[in-house]
Amino acid sequence: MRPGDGSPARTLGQAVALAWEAGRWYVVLQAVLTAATGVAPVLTAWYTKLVLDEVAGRGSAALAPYVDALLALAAVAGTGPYVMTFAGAEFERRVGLLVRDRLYTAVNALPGLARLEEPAFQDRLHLAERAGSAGPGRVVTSALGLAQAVLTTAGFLVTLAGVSPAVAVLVAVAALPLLRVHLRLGREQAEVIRTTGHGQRRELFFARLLSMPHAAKEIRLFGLGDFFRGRMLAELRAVDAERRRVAVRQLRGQGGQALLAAAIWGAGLVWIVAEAVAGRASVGDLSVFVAAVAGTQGGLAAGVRNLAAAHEALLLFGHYRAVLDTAPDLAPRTPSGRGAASPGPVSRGIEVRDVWFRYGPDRPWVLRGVDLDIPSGRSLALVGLNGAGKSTLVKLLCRFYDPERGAILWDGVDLRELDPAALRERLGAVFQDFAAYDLSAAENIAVGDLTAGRARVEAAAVRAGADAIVRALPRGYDTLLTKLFSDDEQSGVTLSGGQWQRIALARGLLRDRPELMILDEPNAGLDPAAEHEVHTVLREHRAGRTTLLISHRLSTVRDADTIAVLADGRIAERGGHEELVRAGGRYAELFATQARGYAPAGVR
Ligand SMILES: Nc1ncnc2c1ncn2[C@@H]1O[C@H](COP(=O)(O)OP(=O)(O)OP(=O)(O)O)[C@@H](O)[C@H]1O
Repeated sequence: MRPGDGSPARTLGQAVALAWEAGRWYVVLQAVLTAATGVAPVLTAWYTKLVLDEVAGRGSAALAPYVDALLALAAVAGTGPYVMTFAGAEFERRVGLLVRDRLYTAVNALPGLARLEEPAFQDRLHLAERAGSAGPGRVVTSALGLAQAVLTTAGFLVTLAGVSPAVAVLVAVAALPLLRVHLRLGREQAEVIRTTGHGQRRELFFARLLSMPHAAKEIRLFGLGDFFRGRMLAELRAVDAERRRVAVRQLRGQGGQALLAAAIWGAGLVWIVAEAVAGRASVGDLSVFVAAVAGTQGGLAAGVRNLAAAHEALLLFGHYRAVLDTAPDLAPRTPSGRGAASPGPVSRGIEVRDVWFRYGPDRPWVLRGVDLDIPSGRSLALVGLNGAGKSTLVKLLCRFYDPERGAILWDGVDLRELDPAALRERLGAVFQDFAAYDLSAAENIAVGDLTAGRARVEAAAVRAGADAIVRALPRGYDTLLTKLFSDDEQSGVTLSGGQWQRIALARGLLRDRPELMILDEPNAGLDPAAEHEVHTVLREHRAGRTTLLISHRLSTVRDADTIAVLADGRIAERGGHEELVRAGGRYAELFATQARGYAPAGVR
C-alpha cells in the first residue's frame, strides 16, 4: 500500500483528530497566537503610516494612541514567536508520544511473524517512525502557519490595494506559479522519503553492524570494517543523490521565485518613489507601500511553504496510517466462521494433519503433508537434518504462521479457531534462537512469565542449572547481562553461550505447568556435564507432560515416548528408539553415525 491510498481529506481528518487528542490546548494556544502574530505586522505597518503622516503633516496631537498601539503590537510580535516555539515543541512531543504508542501497539497486535519478515513492511515501519511522530504535529503546525500567512497576506494585500490596486493584483497573480512549484516539490520530497526508506534502513543496518559488539569479532578477524563502511557509505551516497536531485529542483524553483519577487518589488518601489516626489503620495503611503509589498510577498512565500509542508507531512502521515491499518498476518477465523476461542487443557492431544507450509507463495515447500500426533502427557522427539523443517513446525504449533493446507488440532480444535495469545499462554518453549535481552539476569528469566515473582524465577533457574551461574555474578540476579547499558565495569557482564542457554532454559521452565512444552535444541552449547545434568532435569520435567523435543543429539531424544524423523517435508519414520534402530532406516543411520563419532578410533 502506498501512502495517500486513503483520501487526503480522510488522512487530514485523522491527523487533526490525533493532534487534537494529543494536545488540544496547545492547538488552541497556537491558533490564537497564529491569529495574533498574523495580523500584528499588518496593523504595525498601518499604525506606522498613521504616525508618519501625523508627524509629517498635521502635528502630533493624535500620536499617543498610535504609539500605544505600536507598543502593544511590538510586544505581541516580539513574544508571540517564542511562546509559539515553546507550544509547538511541547505539542510535537505530545503527538510524538501518542504516535509511538499507537504505532507499537499496532506492531504488537500483529499476531504472527509474517509481516515483520516482509521488507516492505519494515520499510514502511521505518518511515512511519520517522514521519509519523512529527507528521500529525507538522500537519497542524503547517496548517496554522498557512492560516497565519493567509491572514498576513490578506491584510497586506488590502493595505496595498489601498495604495495601488494594480500592484496588489500583480503580487497576488505572481504567487500562483509559485504555489504550483511548491506543491510539486512537496510531493517530490515525500516521494524521495518513500523511495529512499529502504536504503536508509540498510545504511542504518551497516552502521549498527560496525558499532555493536555482536559482529565485532568477525569484523575484526576477517578485516571487514572497511568493507561494511564502504557499503554503508554507498547506501548513504545513493540516498543523498536522490535528496540532492530534489534539493536542486527546489533551489531552481525558489530562486526563480525570488527573482520574480525582487523584480515586482523593485518596479513598485520605483513607481511609489516617483509618486511621492511628484507629491501624489505621502511619506506614510511610501512606508506602508514598502511594508505591504514586502509583507505580501513574505506572507505568500510563507503560505506556500506551509502549504507544501502540510502536504508533505500529510503524505508521510499516510505511512503511519498504513502501519496502523496493516492487515493481520493470520486468518482471524476458520472458514467455519467461528470466532477466536480460548484453548482448554489438552486431554486428548495435539494432532498435525496433512500440514503443508511454505514461507511465501513463491518459496519452496518446507512441509509437504506432515502427519503427527503428540498425545496428551507424552513426549515426542522430532529429529531430522538441518533445514528439514523442525523449527518451522514449532512455529506452526505456536501459530506464528498458519499452514497453507491441512490443520493442527488442539484437542480436536483447529488452531485457527483459537485466539493466538490465549494459545501461547498455554505453551512453554525454549527456542533454538532464543533472545538474549540487554536486561538483568532476573529479568532475562522473568520474561518467560511476567507474573512470576523472584521466588519462582530463582526456582526456575535452579531447575535449569542457572542458579549457581547467576549467584556468582557481581550483583547476583540483578546483574545486567549486557555491557551496553551498565553504569560501571561491575554492573554488566557478558555470559558464555552455554550460560545463556541455561538462562533461556530457565525462562522456558518458568511458566507453571504449560499444556505443551516445546524444547527446540535445549542442549545447544552445553558442556558434556551440563548436558547430562540438563538432560536429567528435562526428563524429569517432561514426565507426564505433553512435550515436543527437538535435538540433534540423539542420546537426548532416545528416551522420548515417540521419535519422529522429518525428511523431505514429511514424517519419514516414527516409533521408539529401539524400534527405529531395529528398522534400520534414516534414524538408525543418523544414530549409527553419531555413535561412531563417540567410539574409540579403532572401533569406528
Ligand atoms: N522465516 C523464514 N523465512 C523463509 N524461509 C525460512 C524461514 N525460516 C526457515 N526458513 C527455511 O525453511 C527451511 C526449514 O528451516 P527450519 O529452521 O525449520 O529447519 P530445521 O529443521 O529447524 O533446521 P536446523 O536443524 O538447522 O535447525 C529452511 O530451508 C530455511 O531456509
